[in-house]
Amino acid sequence: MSAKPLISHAAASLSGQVRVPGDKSISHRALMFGALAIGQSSIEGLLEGEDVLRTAAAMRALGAEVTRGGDGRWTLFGRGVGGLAEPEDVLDMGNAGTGARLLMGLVASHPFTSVFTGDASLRSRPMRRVTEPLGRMGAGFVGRSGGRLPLAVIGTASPIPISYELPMPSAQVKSAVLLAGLNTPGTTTVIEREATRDHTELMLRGFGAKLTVEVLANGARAISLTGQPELTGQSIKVPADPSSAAFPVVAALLVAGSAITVQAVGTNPLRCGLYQTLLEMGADITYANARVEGGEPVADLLVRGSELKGVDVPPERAPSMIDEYPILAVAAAFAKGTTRMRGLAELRVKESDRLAAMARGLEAAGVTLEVEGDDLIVHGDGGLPEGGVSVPVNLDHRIAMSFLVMGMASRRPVQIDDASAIDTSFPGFTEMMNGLGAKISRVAE
Ligand SMILES: O=C(O)C1=C[C@@H](OP(=O)(O)O)[C@@H](O)[C@H](O)C1
Ligand SMILES: C=C(OP(=O)(O)O)C(=O)O
Repeated sequence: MSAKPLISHAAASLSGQVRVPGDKSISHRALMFGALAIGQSSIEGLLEGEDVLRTAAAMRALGAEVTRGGDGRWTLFGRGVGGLAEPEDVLDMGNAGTGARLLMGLVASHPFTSVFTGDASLRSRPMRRVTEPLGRMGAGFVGRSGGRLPLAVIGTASPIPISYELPMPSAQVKSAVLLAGLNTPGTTTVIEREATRDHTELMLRGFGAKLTVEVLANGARAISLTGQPELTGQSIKVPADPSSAAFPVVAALLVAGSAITVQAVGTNPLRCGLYQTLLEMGADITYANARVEGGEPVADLLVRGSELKGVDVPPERAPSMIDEYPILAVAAAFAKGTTRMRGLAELRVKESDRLAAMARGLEAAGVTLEVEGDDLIVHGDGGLPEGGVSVPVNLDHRIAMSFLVMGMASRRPVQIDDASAIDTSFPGFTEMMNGLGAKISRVAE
């Protein structure tokens, strides 16, 4: 596939109403749980991005019936817990860490072998964080050095329930262990010191699993799942993704005179760290029509151009905004004063090393910053950054979108070398942003 360079010029102001695509985390899980349930599940508002489409294809390869109706509604007929079938071919998860890690958990407690691969980005990401606990449950793994993909999962016929304390705050690792626990007799427990997104817990309960959450004396959460439940097909409505909404929201804050509405954004508190931080920076964001849609809290966000000030973002907030640091770093470059983003080690093992990518790109665009260990410290003077750079994206959708947003308000345009990764999480991003008044266009190669 040939690269798709894009350039983003300064916009006059942004206005209008948009609804960003469905939540990626919830979409992956809806497909996986629908494939395990007895009977029919239907999903409205599924994110039809590359990452999620790979999960849909994998669930088909594992024997579930997965179809998309003409109205955009997806229907599944599941196989029952423990009923997945050995896939005939390699499962290619593309760019998706969530798809790969959760599915490795799911198949680990099935008595067959499956092989996972992905694109160059996914093949470089660490998988030992899931193979280690899944190995304790009885599964075997044959992978490349460092436990990287391509990797074969040798599922076990007699899985062992474990109690596992997460060594890092990761909803993917938590979910991989719980999903392996689904087809494991007895109780599987995951202990997390810092709360991470809880979509697995909420949705598994919705499908009928018995799952309890206990807060321990030290404040950690122990999540216990009773194995081999009967899951029943559900109707799921996927809220708009707060991680995708972050891009139009920050764009509107940075482009003076903007006023936009982003509709039905998921407001799960474990996903809201960016919005809390932006409010602390002085952002003009109003939550309107707060309501519950399909079991998830949502609200319409009314956003106006704002003068931002630098803030200190504490490390314990990281799990609730882990995917939003790239766009927050852009906002920090326009703020007056210093923004300290602390405790970002996990940013280094995403689709790319996002800490390094942001530091390099912002510095090249004339922003003053420091990286101290795993902290990113951005010094803004309240003026507009210079811009005028071309940034390598390295298959990372959030780096691509963050720098296009930067170009909307910088003195000189900002270019990215390849926009194709954006489709993994936010198909239609460029068209939606241009509909609001952005000026993003193709660059002749
Ligand atoms: O569970 C999930 O859906 C996700 C968890 C996070 O990853 P980690 O678990 O690695 O923090 C996040 O970065 C990813 O985009 C989605
Ligand atoms: C880290 C991300 O996704 P994943 O781990 O699923 O590739 C992301 O979407 O920013």
